[in-house]
Amino acid sequence: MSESLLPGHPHFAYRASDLFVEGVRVADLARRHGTPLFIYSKSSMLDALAAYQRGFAGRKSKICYAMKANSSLGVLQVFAQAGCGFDIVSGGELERVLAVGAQGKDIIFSGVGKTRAEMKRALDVGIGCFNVESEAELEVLNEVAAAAGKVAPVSIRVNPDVDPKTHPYISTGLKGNKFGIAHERTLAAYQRAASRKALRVVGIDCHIGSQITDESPYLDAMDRVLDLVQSIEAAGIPLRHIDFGGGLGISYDADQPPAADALWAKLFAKLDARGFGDREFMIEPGRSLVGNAGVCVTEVLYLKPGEHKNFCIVDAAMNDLPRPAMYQAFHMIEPVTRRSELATHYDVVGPVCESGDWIGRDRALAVQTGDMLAVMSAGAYCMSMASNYNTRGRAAEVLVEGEKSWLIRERETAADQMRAERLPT
Ligand SMILES: Cc1ncc(COP(=O)(O)O)c(C=O)c1O
Ligand SMILES: N[C@@H](CCCC[NH3+])C(=O)O
Repeated sequence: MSESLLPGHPHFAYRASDLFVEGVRVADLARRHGTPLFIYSKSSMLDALAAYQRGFAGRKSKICYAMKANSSLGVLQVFAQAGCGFDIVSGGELERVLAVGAQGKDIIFSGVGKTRAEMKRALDVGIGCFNVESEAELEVLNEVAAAAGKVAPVSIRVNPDVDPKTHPYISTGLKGNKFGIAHERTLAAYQRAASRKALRVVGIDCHIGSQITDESPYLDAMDRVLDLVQSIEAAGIPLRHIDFGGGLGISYDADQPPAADALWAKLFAKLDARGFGDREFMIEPGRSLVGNAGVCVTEVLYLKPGEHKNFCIVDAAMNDLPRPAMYQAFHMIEPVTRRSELATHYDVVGPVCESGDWIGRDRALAVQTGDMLAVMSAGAYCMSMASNYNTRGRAAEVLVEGEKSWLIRERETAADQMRAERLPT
């Protein structure tokens, strides 16, 4: 049977006119589980992880999956079983990752607003490192750890003030962003941390943004971080690891993320040249591990021709796929079963009562009511950002490997949504 691959989406291919994920026909899964339905390829996730592991071969390194990209338990289990660490940003994420068997020591805790309760729980499970984002947080962490009779392992997240050249909402390493401690204040913050009895400095951390498709911001950030490593160590504070964050982009359309192997080689050359090649190199990738491993399958409910535009109204919406509404993001939209008729241009929109509820604009599609469409690159920042707006239930999720598939999340019902609510009496 003829097979045509979808560029940038390993393990997704058309066999004749049908879209397959690994060895499974997408239409069969959608019929069995209903739509909207997220489908993930396990092999695609493991391949993406293997690409990082290859790039780091022979180095002391640790890959901590940034689970905010997709925190579904079935996805977390894939990375836990593959030996990954995890980057978390909330107590909720901590509980999820513990639920799939991750060890505290393999978890790093990022985020600008950790609460005392979150810090205490993280200390109780023996967290690997707190990535601290302000001087005030250092003091609170010191108090919480002292009160618990523990010593908190810390890195300070540095804001290197480099422009990652991505969407402003997902840029994090510029002076005007809320993240990290300013480059100029970092040494003083390390001296403060080193002087606190209940803190133990273990590393340095930096994350400049997400969906980065240019290598130069990474190279600039590394220079700035290594300048700091030098001055911190010269002040008598040794650093065991250098955490370089995540952010590597994926191909949504014509985006060309940097060739990862070449990028790592350049970054490692900088580490070696400055004499820091023996430090553990840590990263926190999210999107690049799961983004192109997932699709969201949606059914065409109505075709609505118009004077100015034609609308293709589907059963997925901005509550399932928030990226177009939030960042004007582009996702490819492909038919689950190809038709031979001529295509018409449509705006693909959902049922939510907002004009911002669109999934794709001006797309050429040969579709009829009842057809199914696959919204591509939906593995990252879709399900994890899904909401119940318009009292829509979260979609179901399926994980596929080879010929096998597992329902990893049931479709959420209205009863599920109302469970935590109470009527005043
Ligand atoms: C601290 C931190 N680490 C890692 C990530 C993961 O980024 P990405 O999914 O772009 O790899 C993010 C998100 O931008 C983040 O804020
Ligand atoms: N939610 C963003 C990425 C945020 C990265 C987290 N700091 C997106 O969908 O592109």
